[in-house]
Amino acid sequence: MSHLDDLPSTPGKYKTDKALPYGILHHHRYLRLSKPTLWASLFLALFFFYLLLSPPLTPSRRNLNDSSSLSAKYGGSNWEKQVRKSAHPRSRGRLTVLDLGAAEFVGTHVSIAFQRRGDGVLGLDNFSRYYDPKLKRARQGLLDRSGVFVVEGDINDAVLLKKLYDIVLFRHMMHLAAQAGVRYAMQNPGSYVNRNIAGFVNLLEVSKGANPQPAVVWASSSSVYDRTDHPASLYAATKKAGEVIAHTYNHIYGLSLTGLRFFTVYGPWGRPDMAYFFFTKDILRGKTITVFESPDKGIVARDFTYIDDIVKVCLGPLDTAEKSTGSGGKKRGPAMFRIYNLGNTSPVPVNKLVKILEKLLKMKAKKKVMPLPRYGVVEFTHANITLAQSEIGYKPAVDLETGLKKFVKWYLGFYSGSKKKSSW
Ligand SMILES: O=C(O)[C@H]1O[C@H](OP(=O)(O)OP(=O)(O)OC[C@H]2O[C@@H](n3ccc(=O)[nH]c3=O)[C@H](O)[C@@H]2O)[C@H](O)[C@@H](O)[C@H]1O
Repeated sequence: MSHLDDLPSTPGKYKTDKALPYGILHHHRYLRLSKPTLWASLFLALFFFYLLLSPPLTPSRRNLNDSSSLSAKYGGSNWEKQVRKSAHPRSRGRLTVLDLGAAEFVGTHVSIAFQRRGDGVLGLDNFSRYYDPKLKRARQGLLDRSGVFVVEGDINDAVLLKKLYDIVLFRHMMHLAAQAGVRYAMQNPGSYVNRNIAGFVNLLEVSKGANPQPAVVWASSSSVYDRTDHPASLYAATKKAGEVIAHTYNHIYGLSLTGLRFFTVYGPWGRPDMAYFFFTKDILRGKTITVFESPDKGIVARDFTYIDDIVKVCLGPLDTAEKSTGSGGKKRGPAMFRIYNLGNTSPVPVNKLVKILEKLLKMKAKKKVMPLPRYGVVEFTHANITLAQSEIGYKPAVDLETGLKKFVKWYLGFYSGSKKKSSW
């Protein structure tokens, strides 16, 4: 499909040289046949040379104020129709939500939950290759069957985001399109800066300029919790930066913003880069898993939070979000700014996680115990959810064993190629 902006804005218009002073024309008349042709040829040669050498234009080169028209995978009247249809609420008073990162783990669950209660939801995802894209495509299939259309695009693509706002007046944006994972930040730090900082600023810029401005809810992380000025990993640092940047957009432009600090969210359709997921895979294959322990041989534990508890609470922040107060980039009054911790409030040692998996899989894990690596893994997480309980009615209800049981059931069905219908 071709990009909608590919057409020149005013085809056929050109400037004449009538306005040039006579002296200049006269002085250069004799050059018309030689020098201009020479310069034009030289310019063209340089231009083609530049095209040959320059890397292909990727969405990340199209952020912030870049409004150049470039080819992309979106556009056309059929595409616009799909965008409108997906974003259209099914009943009066329902929301119109743009869900960024819709083919991601939390994004898929949340999009379907919004869609089921009648909200209009349009997804956007760049289908990055951070982990097996087949899983993301399978999630896209689920979304498709639920009536949620996913636009293939990147949060750094300001042209695309503006185009979407032109087509639909989104009142709400759910941003779950971050670069996740604590370990991968050591291998590809640029990806964290590109998505969690540049991409976030890009979508805030577009949102601030929209009229009306949407209320934005975005995923922060437990990694920011408690260690605000001393993040333990680059991932945590970019998430912390996100919270600080969000505050400035709230303060300067009146954007209504709500940050959700997720605590190690797990469940069916989860992320293969997370320990519960690849432990399951490795135990089943008889491969050794590495279990971390703290330097003083103390326990390493996580406040593992089941996806259904997160999905329920993700609806609340959008329902309770006050409108942004600005429009077209101008603030008209103070706007809402909130940050919530969303954990299960009962940390479980990683050793216990392994024991539960062994029981559910009916297989003994081959374990290697290693000291915590120095790339920024913290020993313990435990959420204080008082604010989320009182303001958005957060009530986590699923314990780790119950949640893992559902995950393992899904995992076995999904990877054995079972035709059995999932619980959706
Ligand atoms: O709450 C968050 O904000 C983050 O949660 C998640 O990070 P973590 O809590 O670190 O989860 P995860 O990697 O599954 O490790 C779980 C446990 O297994 C231990 N662990 C891990 C790997 C290993 O090989 N061995 C091991 O013992 C490890 O020490 C840890 O104790 C998300 O990945 C992250 O994107 C972000 O969303």
